[in-house]
Amino acid sequence: MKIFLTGYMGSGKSVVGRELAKILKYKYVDLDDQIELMQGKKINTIFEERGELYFRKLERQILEDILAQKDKMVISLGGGTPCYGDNFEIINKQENTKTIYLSASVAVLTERLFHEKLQRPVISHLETREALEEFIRKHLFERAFYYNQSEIIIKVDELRVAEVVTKITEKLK
Ligand SMILES: Nc1ncnc2c1ncn2[C@@H]1O[C@H](COP(=O)(O)OP(=O)(O)O)[C@@H](O)[C@H]1O
Ligand SMILES: O=C(O)C1=C[C@@H](OP(=O)(O)O)[C@@H](O)[C@H](O)C1
Ligand SMILES: [Mg+2]
Repeated sequence: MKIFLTGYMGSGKSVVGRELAKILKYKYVDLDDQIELMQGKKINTIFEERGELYFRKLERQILEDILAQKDKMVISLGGGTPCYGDNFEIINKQENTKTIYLSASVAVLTERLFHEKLQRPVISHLETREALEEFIRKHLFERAFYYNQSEIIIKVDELRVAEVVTKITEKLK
């Protein structure tokens, strides 16, 4: 089985994915890490040098590579992955996949991302907490349409990472 984690930046896809893979003894892939590895460059640098569209093409390529593999895997997608082109459709078309939306509130996302926005080119220009919150509110509203197409939805605001992992393993039974 391939388990795909979806959700907005800061929802915990990367940290939860890594722990979930350990517990399930599945291979772990973070789509952003794969892109950085393949390009030998940070996501920030790719955005700066080549722009977002180029990044989205790389993201799509890596997604296709992952889908072609046979291993049992946990895959942490990027926050934008399910929202571009037919990325979500090609995931859902494959047999034996599960999509899981880590759903976090605007307040929680703002709090987490304010300290980590410099690693994320989509939000790094937003200087104040208020500007970041306003951006997330609108952006999440647009993107939630895609995230909500995931088969399992976990509300993560009140949960620690280990608790999110436990919830997922329970829902997978
Ligand atoms: N359930 C949680 N409780 C507390 N902090 C969390 C939780 N999930 C993620 N975080 C923290 O939020 C930040 C973003 O997590 P990350 O896994 O990088 O998110 P994503 O990959 O979805 O952008 C990290 O600092 C991470 O440690
Ligand atoms: O939401 C987005 O458009 C993005 C999310 C990032 O991943 P995380 O969701 O893991 O932060 C990364 O793919 C890139 O910076 C773009
Ligand atoms: Mg991530």
